[in-house]
Amino acid sequence: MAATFLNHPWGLQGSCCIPSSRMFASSSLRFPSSSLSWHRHKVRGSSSFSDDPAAFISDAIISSHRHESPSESESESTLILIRHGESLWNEKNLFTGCCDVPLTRKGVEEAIEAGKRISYIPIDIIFTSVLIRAKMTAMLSMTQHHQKKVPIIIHNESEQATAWTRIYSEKTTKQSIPVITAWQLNERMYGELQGLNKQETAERYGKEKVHEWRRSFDIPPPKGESLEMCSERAVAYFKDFIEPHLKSGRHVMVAAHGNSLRSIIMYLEKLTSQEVMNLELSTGVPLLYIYKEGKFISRGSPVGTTEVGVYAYTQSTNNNEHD
Ligand SMILES: O=C(O)[C@@H](CO)OP(=O)(O)O
Repeated sequence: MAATFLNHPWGLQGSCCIPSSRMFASSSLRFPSSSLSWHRHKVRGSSSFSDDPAAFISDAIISSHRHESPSESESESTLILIRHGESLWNEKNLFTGCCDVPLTRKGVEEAIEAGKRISYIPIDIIFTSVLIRAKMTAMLSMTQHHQKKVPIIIHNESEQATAWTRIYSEKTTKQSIPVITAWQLNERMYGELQGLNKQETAERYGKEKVHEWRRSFDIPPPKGESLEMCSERAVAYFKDFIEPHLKSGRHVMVAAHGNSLRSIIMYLEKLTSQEVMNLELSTGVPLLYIYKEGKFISRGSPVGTTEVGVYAYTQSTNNNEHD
């Protein structure tokens, strides 16, 4: 499907093709049984559109899809959430928060393994935090994707950035997936705990107090963000700039952090502040949701391409096979 990007921040020339959401958005999403199988992931629960890059992309993509987007009632779309792979401070057991540290070799391997597990799940647009561990995880995972498209980080933080990152090839653009970075998806800011060792901090302040700072909903660490405060930015961003893509049948991946994703999953699965205390996300494990008629259906974590297994599908009124 040809689509024209109006004022696209890449400065796209001519038209650009984006997989029509119709390719997957029948009344059921089916994946080849050889491509993945599922186990229920043990964790049950797990701004204005004018100047935000995501909105800019949303405007451009939505306007290009408008004439083909299935009606909301028909479209289903996939949402993949993935916490970054192990970071160097995870390995040292340090509170990280908004400090910008890279992945370990194990974290790189986790990201690549995650990519194998989601390789057959459609992805039209990717969102990450601005922190390198999330961006690395997104980019590394996409090296394994069967679409073989190139994820390209959008730079329109200034007019010069937009101009200097312009793509002048329609063919190249067809083979790319926009990656939007947003500080709102950053890890919760851990305040005066950032850089401290978690074990030493627990010995100094007591296990209960540290567990409260780490996992409660509304108790912030010293001069840091509570999960509630983190949620006020992360969930607001999700609703304003990510959900519109899902509503229009586009398939989204979000690569972010343990706590910013806990706050988003709390919203998706309507968890209580008590339930979210028990929500833990492993590094580099992708979680899949199906978005249909404004609802999110948790599909657990795709196990990967090595095992045959049941299809991942929602109730279907027709039996179209999708390859
Ligand atoms: O240190 C952090 O930023 C987070 C995630 O690694 O730690 P915790 O899981 O303790 O919230």
